[in-house]
Amino acid sequence: MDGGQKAATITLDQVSKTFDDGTKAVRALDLEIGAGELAVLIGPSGCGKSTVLRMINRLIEPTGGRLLIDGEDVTKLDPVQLRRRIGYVIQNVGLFPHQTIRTNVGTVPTLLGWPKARVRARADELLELVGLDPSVHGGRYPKELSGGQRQRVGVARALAADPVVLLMDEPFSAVDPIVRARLQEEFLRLQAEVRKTIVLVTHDLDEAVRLGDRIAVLSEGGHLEQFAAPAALLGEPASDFVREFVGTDRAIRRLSVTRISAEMLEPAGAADGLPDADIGTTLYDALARMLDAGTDRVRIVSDGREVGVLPRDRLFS
Ligand SMILES: Nc1ncnc2c1ncn2[C@@H]1O[C@H](COP(=O)(O)OP(=O)(O)OP(=O)(O)O)[C@@H](O)[C@H]1O
Repeated sequence: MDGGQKAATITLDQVSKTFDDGTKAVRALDLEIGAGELAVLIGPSGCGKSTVLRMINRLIEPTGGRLLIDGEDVTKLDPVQLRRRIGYVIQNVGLFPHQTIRTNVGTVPTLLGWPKARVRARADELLELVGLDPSVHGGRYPKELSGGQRQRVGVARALAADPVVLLMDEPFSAVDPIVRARLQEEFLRLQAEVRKTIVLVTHDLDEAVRLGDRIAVLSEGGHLEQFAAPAALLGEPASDFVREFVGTDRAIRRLSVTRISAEMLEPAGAADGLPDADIGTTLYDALARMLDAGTDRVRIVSDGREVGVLPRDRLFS
C-alpha cells in the first residue's frame, strides 16, 4: 500500500464476523477483487454487506480469516493509517457542517500533513473532477448544497488522498432517482479516469448492473451465492437464490448489459432492407432497432461493413 499506487487487490480469505451477542453476520467468506475493479455487493437486508465493507477498513474487526490489500494483511496495519489509505463514502455523506466544502474535501490530506497550498490545490482539482466548480462551491458550507452536490463532495473527499481502495456504502441512495441516475453516470466517467479498486454496497439491482464490473450476490450470513459480471449473473444465475433475487425482469436487464458479438450472428444472406446496428452495441439497442423498423432481424455492421444478421430469437437465448 505505497503512497503513489493507483489501485490495489483485495482478498478475503475465509473472513468471518461473529458479533459479541453471538450474531454470525459473515461466515468464512472468500472473495478476490482485482486492482481497478468495481465490485458491487448486493443481497437482502441483513445479509452482511455493510459488515463485509467495514471489515475491509477495520471499522469492524473480523473474528476469523484473513483480509489482504495487495497481499498485505490489514489486521497487522495500524487502523488509523489504514483508513487514511482507503476512501469511504456513505449515504448522506457525513460532511462536517461547520467547515467549507474545500476544507471538507481536504480532510485526509490535512491529516496526512500536506502543506496548506497543496491541500487546497488538491481539493479544487477533486471538486472539478466530480463536476463542481471550486470557485463557486469551494467556499460554501454543506447546507448550501443540494443533496446530489453533497454526495459528489463525499466522493471527492474520499478520493482526496489518492486512496488505493474506495469503499462505498449505498452512496447514491439518499437522492431522488433522476439525480441518482446522473450521479451514477458521472461516477462511471470518474472511475474510467481514476481506476480505483471499488467495493460498493447497494440494494438496487439496476445500480449494481449499471456500475459493477462484477456483482457479488450475498445471502444470509455473508454467504457468497455468485460473483460474476452483470451479463453472466443475469444470463446464468448460479443458484435458485440468485435467480429469484435478480427477478423476472432479468431477461430484459440482461439485454442492456450484453454486447452484440460475432458468435451470435448468422450469415448475412438477404439482409437488404433490414435496420443496422453496430457490433459492440447492446442487445437492447438491437431490439430497439427491430421494434422501430417492425422487423425480426437486424443487420450487424462493423466499421460500416456488414458482418452478419442477428435474429430476434437470439436476444433471449
Ligand atoms: N454491532 C452489531 N451487533 C450485533 N449484530 C449486528 C451488529 N451489526 C450488525 N449486526 C447484524 O449482522 C447482520 C449483518 O448486518 P449488516 O448491516 O452487515 O447487513 P446488510 O446486508 O448491510 O443490511 P442492510 O442491507 O439492511 O443494510 C444483521 O443480522 C445485523 O443485525
